Amino acid sequence: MAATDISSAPSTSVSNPSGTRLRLGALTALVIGSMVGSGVFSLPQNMAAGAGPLAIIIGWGITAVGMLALVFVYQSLATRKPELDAGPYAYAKAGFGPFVGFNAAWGYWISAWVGNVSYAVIVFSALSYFFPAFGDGNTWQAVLGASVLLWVIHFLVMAGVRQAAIVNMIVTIAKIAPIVLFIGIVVVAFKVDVFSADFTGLGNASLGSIMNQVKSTMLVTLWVFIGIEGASVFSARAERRKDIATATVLGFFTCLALYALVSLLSLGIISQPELAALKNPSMAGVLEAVVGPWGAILINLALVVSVVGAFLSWTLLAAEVPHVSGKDGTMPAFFGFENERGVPSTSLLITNILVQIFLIITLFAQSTYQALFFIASTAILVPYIFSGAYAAKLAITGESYGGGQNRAVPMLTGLVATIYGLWLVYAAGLSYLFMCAILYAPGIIFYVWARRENGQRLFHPVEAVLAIALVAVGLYAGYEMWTGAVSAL
Ligand SMILES: NC(=[NH2+])NCCC[C@H](N)C(=O)O
Repeated sequence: MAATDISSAPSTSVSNPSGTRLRLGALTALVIGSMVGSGVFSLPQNMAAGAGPLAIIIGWGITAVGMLALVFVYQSLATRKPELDAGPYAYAKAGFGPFVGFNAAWGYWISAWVGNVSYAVIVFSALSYFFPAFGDGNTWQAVLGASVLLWVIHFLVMAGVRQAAIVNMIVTIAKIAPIVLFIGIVVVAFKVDVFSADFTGLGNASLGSIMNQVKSTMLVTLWVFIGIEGASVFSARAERRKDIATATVLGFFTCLALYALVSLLSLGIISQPELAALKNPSMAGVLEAVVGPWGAILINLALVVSVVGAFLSWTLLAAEVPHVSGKDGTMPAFFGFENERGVPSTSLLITNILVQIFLIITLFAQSTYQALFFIASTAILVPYIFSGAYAAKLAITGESYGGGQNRAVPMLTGLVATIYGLWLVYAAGLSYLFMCAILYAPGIIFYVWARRENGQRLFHPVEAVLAIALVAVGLYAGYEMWTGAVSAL
């Protein structure tokens, strides 16, 4: 189980003591629960910040195609290469060699822990509704509170706490019910004239072309689906194995519907420029505009429950990535250490120290929740792109395919997922790519460390070129950020 945990979304760590096998409905709930964390609660503002209704619709369309392709990639890889159960990075490694594999693991890890920093920030931004001193989650009071939350979670995990299935179920209901209620209320209050006042967004010159507007939504829509890559791990708990594929697709479309409705219906309550100025979690402000303060209270509380649950799950997962890859030689062996309780304590400690450092940077840089999750979304593209490319490669070469087996569909989904990932690299924009280069480049030290430990050749020629390029871009990016020419925080 440990090895499979890595590819998993949060709820993998859910224990299932009764051992009962899950049916389609429960599996779908697990899939949804593993995706929904903080993202949905800020969708109204995050999507409207740079786009009008038309571009938002197009944005969800592109995401639907790209993410669904990725879902199929992971499903096909899980059946084609069941032995590669360590998740996204294992596919990247099998397909494109150890250096790319390492970077996929490193990037998945960065995404996981930077995402946790954003979680800490948004929890306190929500709590500021009750205690204004927390501001946007980046005041000193908020960072202090976030640090306490971080280390409480740390010690819970050290004590061997896992999310119990029952707790997970309650958290899932507590976060989904308010979202459904939100949609129900906002549908009724929806005003077509508000929604269609500036349908193309072209009336607001600051938004730019439709293309620009669509690009601005891409990291937001990616963020809310992160976690879906882990769904295949739930197969161990399925009553019928084939249910898991159905549950993943059902969970995907349910989330897509919830997300698209939350972002689009909000535009029929509050106009785009006003939505763009709303405080996050912005679902709170939208509901408050319709029903008054209890709406904001409900959403802010739902966010806290949802994100604290996701924070715990993603802490387990973030520690699991270097732990598993430390054990299989992808990362230095010390990451693989486990204490007597079987907790990957070294990996957990390093991960949370990094979260703590970033929280302090957040305070000084006045970083926003959005800047942080943009970094987390950008960082995950490396494992996603190479998983897609690996699935395409298998289908093209025919490796692991029997004679009469259909290769066209997996080839297509692999390619679509890869292209979606590359498009996102483009859409992410320079500042987030630079930030990622700064976070990826130091990984090379740990790669070399691990290779030495195992007496393996450091770089093949192509890998050496990649490594040099990464260091060069990292240094240049560091310089640009230092001088303040570019800023991502
Ligand atoms: N801590 C993380 N890295 N979380 C990633 C998952 C994000 C999740 N889809 C959300 O909306 O919250």
